[in-house]
Amino acid sequence: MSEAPRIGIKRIEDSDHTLALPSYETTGAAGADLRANFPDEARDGLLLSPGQRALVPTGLILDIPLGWEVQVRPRSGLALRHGLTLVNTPGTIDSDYRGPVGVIVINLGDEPYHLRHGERIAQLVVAPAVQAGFFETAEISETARGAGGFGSTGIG
Ligand SMILES: O=c1ccn([C@H]2C[C@H](O)[C@@H](COP(=O)(O)OP(=O)(O)OP(=O)(O)O)O2)c(=O)[nH]1
Repeated sequence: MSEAPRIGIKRIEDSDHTLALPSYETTGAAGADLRANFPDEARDGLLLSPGQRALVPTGLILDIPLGWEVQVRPRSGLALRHGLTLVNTPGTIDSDYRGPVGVIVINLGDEPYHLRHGERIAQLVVAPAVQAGFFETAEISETARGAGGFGSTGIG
């Protein structure tokens, strides 16, 4: 296993600098919880109607080393209790991205959801990322599966 990378975090100016940075809640957690961090004028948070989506600011810029990516994933408790999930799960934070991380949430529940400033809305999972060499070819290698897919082995 490669050594755990170190990821620098810069807070953007109009964010709440008192909120905790992403952190692992337990020793074996794969995801570090990420908080909604609204700018000064929006600290009331956001009321998300059923079916509504929004870009939630985190106030954080990540400095991810080359060879790694950060995935933004939903939290299962919010998903189960309120139907709150991420439209693009898992979101991808590229190692060369230097803008603030945003979380694209959607309310799939049937009640409005009040997303609060400081709430843990998503989790970050850090993973190795390689860039493959893509090349055009006329010869594709043979396998037992062949072109079977989309349920070709049965769906039960
Ligand atoms: O949930 C997300 C997904 C992406 N990003 C940021 C970081 C990422 O590096 C950048 C671009 O994301 P992506 O490559 O998924 O988006 P795109 O639609 O392909 O945009 P681009 O053309 O800028 O790559 O947007 C987030 O802050 N949150």
